[in-house]
Amino acid sequence: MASNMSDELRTGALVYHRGATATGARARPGKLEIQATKPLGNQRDLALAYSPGVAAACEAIYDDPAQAAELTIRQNLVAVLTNGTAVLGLGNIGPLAGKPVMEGKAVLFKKFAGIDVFDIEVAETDAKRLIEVVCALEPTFGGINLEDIKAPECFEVEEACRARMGIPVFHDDQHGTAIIVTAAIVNGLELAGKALPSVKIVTSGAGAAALACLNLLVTLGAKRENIWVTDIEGVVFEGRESLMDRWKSVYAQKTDARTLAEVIPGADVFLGLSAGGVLKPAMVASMADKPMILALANPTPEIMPDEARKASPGAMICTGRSDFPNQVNNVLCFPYIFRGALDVAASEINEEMKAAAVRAIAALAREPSSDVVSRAYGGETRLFGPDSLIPSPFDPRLILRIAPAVARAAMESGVAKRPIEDLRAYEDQLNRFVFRSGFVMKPVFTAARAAPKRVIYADGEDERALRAAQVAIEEGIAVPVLIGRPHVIDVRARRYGLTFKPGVDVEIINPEDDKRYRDYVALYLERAGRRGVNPDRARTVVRTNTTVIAALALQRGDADAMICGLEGRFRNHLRYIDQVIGLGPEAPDYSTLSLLISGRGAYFLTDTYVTPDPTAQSIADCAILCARSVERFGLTPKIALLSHSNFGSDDTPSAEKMREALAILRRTAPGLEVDGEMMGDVAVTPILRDRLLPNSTLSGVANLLVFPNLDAANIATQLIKALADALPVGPILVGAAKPAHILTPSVTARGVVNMTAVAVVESQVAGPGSAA
Ligand SMILES: NC(=O)C1=CN([C@@H]2O[C@H](COP(=O)(O)OP(=O)(O)OC[C@H]3O[C@@H](n4cnc5c(N)ncnc54)[C@H](OP(=O)(O)O)[C@@H]3O)[C@@H](O)[C@H]2O)C=CC1
Ligand SMILES: CC(=O)C(=O)O
Ligand SMILES: [Mg+2]
Repeated sequence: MASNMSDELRTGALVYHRGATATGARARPGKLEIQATKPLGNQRDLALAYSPGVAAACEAIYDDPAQAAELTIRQNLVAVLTNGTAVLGLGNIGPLAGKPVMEGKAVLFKKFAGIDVFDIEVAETDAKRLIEVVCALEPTFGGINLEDIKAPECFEVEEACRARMGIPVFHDDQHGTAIIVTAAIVNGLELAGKALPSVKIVTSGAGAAALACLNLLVTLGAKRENIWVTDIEGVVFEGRESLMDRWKSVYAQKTDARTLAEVIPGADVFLGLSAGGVLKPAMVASMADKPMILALANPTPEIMPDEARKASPGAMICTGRSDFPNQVNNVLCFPYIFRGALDVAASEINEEMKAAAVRAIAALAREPSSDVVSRAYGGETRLFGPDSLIPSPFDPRLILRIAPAVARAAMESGVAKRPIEDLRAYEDQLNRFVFRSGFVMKPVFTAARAAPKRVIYADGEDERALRAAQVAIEEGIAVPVLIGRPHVIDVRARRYGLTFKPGVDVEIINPEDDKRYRDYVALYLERAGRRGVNPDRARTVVRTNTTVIAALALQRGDADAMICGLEGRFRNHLRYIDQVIGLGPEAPDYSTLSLLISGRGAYFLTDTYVTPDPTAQSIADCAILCARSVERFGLTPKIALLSHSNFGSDDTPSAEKMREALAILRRTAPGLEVDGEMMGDVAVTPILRDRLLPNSTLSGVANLLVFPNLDAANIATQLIKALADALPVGPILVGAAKPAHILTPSVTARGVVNMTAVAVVESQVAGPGSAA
């Protein structure tokens, strides 16, 4: 079995799933683990968590079952349950092979909406027995998300489980898909100036997803007589006997037409929820003016967007994939509809809640970007239109709009067992979740993609640089320039299955033979001739030192940003960057900012690599420049000046230094949200700060942590990275006149890609001569 994807993506996906920890320790296969949320460190904890204390919780639930929501994980726990009979468009591959998809859905539930999931793969194809299995799981879960169970069994299973269970049972492929498809169609028809009751809709697919979409469209006004359904047997017509069921026959037409090609002429909407490649360009050409083409089979759509566009230039085209505009995928719905349903302890997800989700998604696509969102998307303003019919899956407002709308609909329709009294407070709570959720790199990538720049990799022969170059091209974030010998790059790129074309989508600078050599030597002498570099030395360095070559290329304007440091010592690289690029006009010195993305949020730490024992003035200068860097991530910097002392509780020289740094910042940068000196836990734990430092001017969790010296900053970074398995990004070099970054030998290819995006965004905003 081999679905349609590049070898590079296939290999990457297998490596991703096999996995390795950040510290290179034993691989942890799969995408999930269970984590304890309560301490279990001593005899008493054990007595509370387990016998005898746990009996108190059991008895409380026995006396009042509603207590399960207070004493167990149940109210935030959803089953993603499949029998593997319709896994994506891969078909009946069975429950075991379907497990990666279910683990994937679990990750999406957690990351997008903070919902915990047990993925449950059941070896049972008989609908009646499957119903028994699902219903027996009710004590464990707050909700059931049925996934990838084929039609028609899925209808019977969902109907029966909904009727028998007191918790929401939601077949994602039916209703999650129907909600997002309907939102896209509502918006698309409005743009085309058409109305739902009069449009002709033709489907390919008469399974779980297709029929649920049609049912919801009919509820909202589509006319049954305008709907034509086709499946693997062709048109669903009155009297057809093979592969028919009572759900499909609702849409049987009285007709002699038998094929998709016969019924598609004049259609306003093509709804593909079947298999790759079934819609042909000639069929698209026969559709009505300004048609909507929803080619939603995964991973290969019914028609590729470029083919559809060629056949009908005015068409609005949607796919289920993330690599084209208009991703119509149920991921835009299921995390948030469950969030709203669980938060009011809804007994079901009813039609009102689904309609509320449709309205919220459709309306969100039309919303102008708010300041915060536009900043979070790197200043990009997404405008409602044919290529933006629905929000992007990373739009942070999805949870903010859909979950409250669903919760409100549940309350108004009387299925909420625990209504929310203060919806405003609920929205605030969701807002906090969004900014904790770690999608911190997303706005940087979006901004980079809007105006890609040339990024030069000094270690252009290194596997990580080569892989990063491939990803940078595929993601459209940068035009890579590799320093290295062309034949070595070529052999290695082929060995790693990379497809970029040297000279076409990447430029190569060969240190052994490049026509710019003399110019580079001259420039090096100009920049470093008075810093101990003589002509002989300059000729040798420019032929052998790739960091210098990268810096010269950047200085000359042959690249917009540089990345080095995959080998060698930080300080050596910094010396060369300083010689060639130098400090920006507003930067008294260099410093580094290391970003750590953990399950608890994103934290920037400084100065992690440069100045061993900075002065108070230097700390204040560094904080100001680092705050600007943090803003590029769409975040408002909240700066904590860290110490072993809390607001004067100790008078050591380093505590005094941090107090002095605060005084300088208050004077020179009054707009910054900053406070100190304070201890690390106080900085990141607002409750503790409220108790210990009630007068602090810092609000919420500090995200820019400024350390008194290099040892403290570097040690803290390495410890957090290793112990919290945090994803490191950086170090980000702050202070250089142009975007130049020195990574560390432990960086991964993904780390290089992340820094490529950061460097591109810096080069977009760095005016001539400004500090990057
Ligand atoms: N973008 C999104 O969010 C979503 C996309 N999907 C995609 O939709 C597709 C169907 O999923 P689902 O409804 O759950 O699965 P089902 O198995 O329930 O339905 C599949 C349907 O497609 C039909 N079909 C299969 N192959 C062809 C073909 N070559 N030509 C015409 N019809 C065909 C089947 O016909 P028959 O029954 O006669 O065999 C059946 O009607 C998958 O590709 C899936 O990835 C699904 C959910 C969400
Ligand atoms: C997206 C999804 O659920 C599917 O393709 O099955
Ligand atoms: Mg699915």
